[in-house]
Amino acid sequence: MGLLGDSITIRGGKPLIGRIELKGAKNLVTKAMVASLLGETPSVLKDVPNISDVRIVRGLLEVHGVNVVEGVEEGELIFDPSNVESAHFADIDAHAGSSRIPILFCGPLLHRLGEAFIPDLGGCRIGDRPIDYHLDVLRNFGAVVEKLPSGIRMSAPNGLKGAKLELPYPSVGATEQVLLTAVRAEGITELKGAAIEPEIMDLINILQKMGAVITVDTDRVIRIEGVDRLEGYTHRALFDRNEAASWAAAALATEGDIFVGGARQGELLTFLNVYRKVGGQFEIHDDGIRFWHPGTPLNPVFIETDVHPGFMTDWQQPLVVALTKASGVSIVHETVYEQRFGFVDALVDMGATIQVHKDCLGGQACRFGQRNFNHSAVIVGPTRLHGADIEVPDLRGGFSHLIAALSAEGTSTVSNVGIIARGYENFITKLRLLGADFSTED
Ligand SMILES: CC(=O)N[C@H]1[C@@H](OP(=O)(O)OP(=O)(O)OC[C@H]2O[C@@H](n3ccc(=O)[nH]c3=O)[C@H](O)[C@@H]2O)O[C@H](CO)[C@@H](O)[C@@H]1O
Ligand SMILES: C=C(OP(=O)(O)O)C(=O)O
Repeated sequence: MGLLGDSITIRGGKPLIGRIELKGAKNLVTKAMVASLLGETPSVLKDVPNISDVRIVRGLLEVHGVNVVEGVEEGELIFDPSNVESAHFADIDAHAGSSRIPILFCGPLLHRLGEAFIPDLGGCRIGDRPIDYHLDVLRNFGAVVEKLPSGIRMSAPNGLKGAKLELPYPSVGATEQVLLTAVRAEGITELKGAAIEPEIMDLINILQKMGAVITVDTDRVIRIEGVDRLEGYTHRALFDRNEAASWAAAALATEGDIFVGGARQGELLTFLNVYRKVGGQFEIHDDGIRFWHPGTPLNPVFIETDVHPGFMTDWQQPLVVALTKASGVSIVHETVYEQRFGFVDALVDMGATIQVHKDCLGGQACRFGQRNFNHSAVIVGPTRLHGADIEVPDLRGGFSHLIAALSAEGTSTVSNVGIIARGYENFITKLRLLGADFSTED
């Protein structure tokens, strides 16, 4: 994608048909980049997507003295951390921008430099998104945490030591924080209540390649034996299953047929079950998955988002657009983030019938029940969406706005689309490849 104006005008009603290719997962690649800070020798990461979160993390690594260059293969980056010590700044003037990843620099920087400064975090505004688990585990490893108006300063005057830890909720980021810190901490760390998302397993693969000793038990317990030295790694990143699910939802919503190159069944098992229940068709191939609309009415479903192996929260927003076209009442109970239904206002403006509720509808009571958060949605279909002027609120909500506009009758202007580039590589080019009818500002 070239320099993109911030809005796109879409003439909807045309099915998306064709083939697109995935690269590595945003939610793995950015963490793998941070892991390169732990190695004594350079690391090579393949299938890195050209998304803005990657550019932000690359910038932060460079500020810390990591030399980052492109490799021979498209999407290959090489990270040389040998100058991190000499580039050491007490306070860096860096920005997290739209990314949440800087919080994961703590462990590696504390090991290398004995101190770290973390700027204020970005990321999607889909709830409060506190970092209390991160700070608690770091304190347990022996870090001293000082909160400043511009960010967080940390030091480890006595080094970092392995700890017995338990997360109150299987947080992805906090689990990664533990992994990236424990691998070089002195002694053994035991983490109970860990998240086990495929992107975390791939980060563990990378750390093992670097020389770490990590055991994953079946009951969300991860044990890490700290080692004195880690080497660089060479790794091809796990494909982006969230992008795959988004294009699958786009195929349903636009009555299209999309082959998602690089998608794999194993990491999408739960998504594929729901896709099938909605009536979506799919075919697993060695090099990807084909997703298409059945040509007959779609079925309503009940979905409860959850940590892995449950239905991933990042899949919910694009799929809701397809559910506006299903015949009957669908319910989505969002149990991971308390405020992830802001995007439905635009769909309602476009003619969808969606109500959001504070109650835990349909399933188990979750952490957000009785707490005044609109975290359950009731979608009544089928509805025909019509074009409107809408504004992207966040990454996945933004993608869902795009596919709502693509599936609607008439013309829509979708503004603030720059946010979508945080996690979808070349989405403008991909839309063109799939035959979408649109024009951009530039
Ligand atoms: C860059 C990245 O990988 N982002 C993903 C990651 O986000 P991220 O790692 O930020 O999400 P978490 O799994 O940490 O958050 C899950 C829940 O735990 C809460 N929590 C988390 C940390 C903390 O210190 N305190 C706390 O209360 C959060 O507010 C949220 O309600 O996992 C999410 C859940 O699969 C995905 O939606 C995001 O796409
Ligand atoms: C919530 C998401 O990302 P982040 O944690 O980077 O905001 C997402 O990828 O949908």
